[in-house]
Amino acid sequence: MKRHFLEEEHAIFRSSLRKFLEQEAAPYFADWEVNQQIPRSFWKKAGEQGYLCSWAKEVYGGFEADFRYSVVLNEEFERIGTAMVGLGLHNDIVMPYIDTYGSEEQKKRWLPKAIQGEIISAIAMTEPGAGSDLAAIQTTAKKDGDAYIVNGEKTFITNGSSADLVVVVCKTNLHAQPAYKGISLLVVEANTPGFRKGKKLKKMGQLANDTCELIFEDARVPAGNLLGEEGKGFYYLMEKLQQERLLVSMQSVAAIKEMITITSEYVKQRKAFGKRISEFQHTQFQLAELYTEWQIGNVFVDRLIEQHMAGEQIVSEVSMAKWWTTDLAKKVAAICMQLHGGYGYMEEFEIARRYRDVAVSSIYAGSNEIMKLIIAKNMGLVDAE
Ligand SMILES: Cc1cc2nc3c(=O)[nH]c(=O)nc-3n(C[C@H](O)[C@H](O)[C@H](O)COP(=O)(O)OP(=O)(O)OC[C@H]3O[C@@H](n4cnc5c(N)ncnc54)[C@H](O)[C@@H]3O)c2cc1C
Repeated sequence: MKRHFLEEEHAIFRSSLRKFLEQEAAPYFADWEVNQQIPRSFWKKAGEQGYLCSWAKEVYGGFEADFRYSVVLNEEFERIGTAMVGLGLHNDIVMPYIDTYGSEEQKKRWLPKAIQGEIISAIAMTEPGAGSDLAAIQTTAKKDGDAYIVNGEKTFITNGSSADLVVVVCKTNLHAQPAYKGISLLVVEANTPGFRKGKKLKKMGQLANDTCELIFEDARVPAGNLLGEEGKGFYYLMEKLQQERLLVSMQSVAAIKEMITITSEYVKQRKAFGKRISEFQHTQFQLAELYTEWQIGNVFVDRLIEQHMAGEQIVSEVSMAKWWTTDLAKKVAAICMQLHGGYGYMEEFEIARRYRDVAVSSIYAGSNEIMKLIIAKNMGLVDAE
């Protein structure tokens, strides 16, 4: 089905990006999984080619590329592997906070380096004791002269060990009622005294995506690193989560397509009982059903991309897309693995990695249960607190 919102220029961009990723990412991906990290040299190459924060204004070194370029970038990263989500997070989740809420001085300081791949960024919301319930975070930032003194611990932070810059969600007012009104966003740089990174966490999937704990012990962060206004952090997060959840939906749709493609190729080659696996009607019906569901998801997400680009508030709709596409990705992974038989369980076959990688998509970026709560709230089913 033709995707009408994408134009010739985006197709040209996709083809050169795909070539770049086939040369610079695909051959090294297995090593990155072993090292649990995408090397900085790759980030720099991506930066040189204009694949980092390409939406940024020219004055900072960007191309002022529209959101459709981000769509292409995230789909092509996903084609290589879900573990490349860290690049999408840097491009379309973390640095947009700096761009939207940062002062001119902050933008000049961080955006050019983020575009060149010299700065890798992360966002730290989750804590050992608070994930879904963001307002319950315990990390504090107390004003002390020209600095904030930050104390607390964050966990599961994507790009955590690579990060040079972390947007940290913290409480600047412990007495605020309701609690979320005391939340602020502080940019903490890697060399800040009192800030250290924990070991890379051992995950079941997305192995090349580096994930770690961050520890703040009387970390002294210059007051000038506050993003926007004190106490507005929760509102900023709510504004930006629409794009984050849309990205995860796009990534899931792209992963589903990949899994159907590799499985279709496999079943056409593998034989049992003197027939190709693809000749069994059961196989045909299963893949036909999944292909139909992929197309339904694709059309819905494309529609949301257009609405998002038009600046519409589609919080409920992106929540629907996020839970539905990530659940679908998990179902597709399970069926596609089954169609591979025992080989599907072997690491040499891509479906094994995809199966492990998509599992977390229903948990991060707001769990699917939280997505359904948002939808139910907007349907008027939940009493206002
Ligand atoms: C690989 C990976 C990468 C991540 N990257 C980042 C990152 O870069 N930055 C960051 O800040 N965080 C990151 N996270 C954290 C992620 O966003 C959280 O894990 C997620 O928000 C869920 O929080 P939790 O793990 O504390 O689960 P909990 O909040 O403890 O939830 C446990 C279960 O209870 C359910 N639940 C909770 N509340 C409700 C409710 N009200 N109604 C019904 N069910 C409910 C949840 O849906 C879930 O099923 C990452 C996580 C992973 C695994």
